[in-house]
This record gives sequence, C-alpha cells and structure tokens, in this order.
Amino acid sequence: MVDDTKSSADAHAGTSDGTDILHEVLNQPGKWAVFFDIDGTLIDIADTPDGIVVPDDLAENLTRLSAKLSGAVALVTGRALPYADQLFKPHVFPIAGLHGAERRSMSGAIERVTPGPDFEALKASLAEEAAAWPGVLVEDKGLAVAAHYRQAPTFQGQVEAAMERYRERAGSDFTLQRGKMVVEIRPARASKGDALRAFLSEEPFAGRLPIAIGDDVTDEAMFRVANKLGGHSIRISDIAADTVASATLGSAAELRALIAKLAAA
Ligand SMILES: O=P(O)(O)OC[C@H]1O[C@H](O[C@H]2O[C@H](CO)[C@@H](O)[C@H](O)[C@H]2O)[C@H](O)[C@@H](O)[C@@H]1O
Repeated sequence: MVDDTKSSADAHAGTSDGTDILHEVLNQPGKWAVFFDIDGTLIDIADTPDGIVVPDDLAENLTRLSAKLSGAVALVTGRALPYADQLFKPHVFPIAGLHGAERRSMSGAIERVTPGPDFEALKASLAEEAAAWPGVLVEDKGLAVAAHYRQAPTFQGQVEAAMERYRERAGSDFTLQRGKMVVEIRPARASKGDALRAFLSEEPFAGRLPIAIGDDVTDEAMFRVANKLGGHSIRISDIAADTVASATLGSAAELRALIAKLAAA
C-alpha cells in the first residue's frame, strides 16, 4: 500500500500548465491513462452533496476521450460507486469509489473492503448527534460516512471533534479523511493512490503512464503515485494550493472545456 500520509512536507506549488499536458494526450494516445476525480474536478462544487449539476455533454465527451485512449480513462472519487454511476448514466466507466475503498475495473468486477458489524450503529449515532447542528449534513455512503459543514461553518469545531471520536470508536480499520468543508470516516486500507496503482496493473491501463487530475486533499495520494511512476498530476485550483501536483488548471469549467476539445479532435 502507498504511503499517502505525507502532506505539506513534500509539497510544492504546481507551476506547469495542465492544458499542455492534456494536449499531449492526443499526440500519443497509446502512452497515457487518465484518472479523473469527480467533485470539484469534473463537476463544480455545490452547496450540498446532492445539489451538483452534471453538464449534459460531460459523460459523452468523457466516453469519446476514453475511446481515443482505447478505454484508458477512469474515475477516482470519494463518492460511493452507485451514486457516482448514476451521475454519468447511461455511460459506464472504470471507477474507484470511497477514496479507493471500492473499485470496479474495466471487466466490471468489483472489489470492496468490508466494514465491521458496528459501522451501521456508529452511523446512526452520528446522524442523531449531528441533528443538533442545523445545516450539518451527514452523508451515509455505506462503507464510509461524511459530515458536511458547508452550510453551517460555525459547527466545524464540533463536527471535527465528533468525527475524531467516532473514528476512534470505529477502530483502526478506519481513518479520517478531510476534504472541502467535510470530514469523513472511511476504510483505512485503501487510498486513491492504491486505486490508481490497481488500475495500472490491468488492461487497458497497463503499460501506460498516468495523468491524475483532482482538486482536494484526498487526490494528493494519486498525485504522488502518478509522479512516482513518471506521469503527470494536475490540481484544479484557483489559488496556489499546497500540493505535490506538477501542474494546475484554474477550474472544473476549464477542464471540461479541454475535455470537450479533446473529445472533438
Ligand atoms: O473525490 P471527489 O469525487 O472529489 O469527492 C469528494 C467528496 O465530494 C462530495 O463533497 C464535496 O462536494 C459537495 C458537492 O459539491 C460539496 O457540497 C461538499 O462540501 C464537498 O465536500 C461528496 O459529498 C463526498 O461524499 C465526497 O467524498
């Protein structure tokens, strides 16, 4: 398993332009595999987890890009697989969900880590406790649970403390995952970096160099793997984020425009 625990110590602000990297993809389509995060990367951030808008042409453009790369395009997300799938239906992509804790390869086979029996009770207690914090949303993702404070930032301290407590109760098989106005408890045994490595061990990804594209702390794990393997990493950010990514792009909208251009090329 990949060490994705390092944060700022080995970080540097990405300075290259992600646009050049993505244009390179079509010059040598047999060389690259592209891994896309979803929220904040392919899709704009919204006030609530269910409030996102998936642009009409996004799935179609990803499918076209994927065809140009002989299928070597995958989604790597913090969302649960069924939720992420319905965002792109009827298009179906190889995908890793829950920050790498579940993964469906090109063949359709699904790998999942299994939670302990107490996890359902833990999620119920958390939802009950969070009901006292107006605006805090608890997102039950099956093998993981997220507490969102985007609509109630004043409760950040309480949410952080509660999630640390529940993580301890869940035991060492689980870890805390911080993100954009969210704290999650997720299985510890996998990361987005592990998911990327697993994809690269299989067709049609095997033998290709990875390009990992994301916008958040959880994506740093796949950036490290992409960098280590000689690929590229692109962080979507409108500020100089603390990142190990080797390049940046300004926004999800900018990325979608590039994908559309590559899909039509
Ligand atoms: O790995 P990702 O695909 O980027 O998913 C990360 C988390 O995304 C979602 O939460 C984030 O997006 C919401 C909608 O824009 C936003 O309201 C929230 O504040 C963000 O944290 C999703 O709800 C989580 O389950 C994912 O882990």
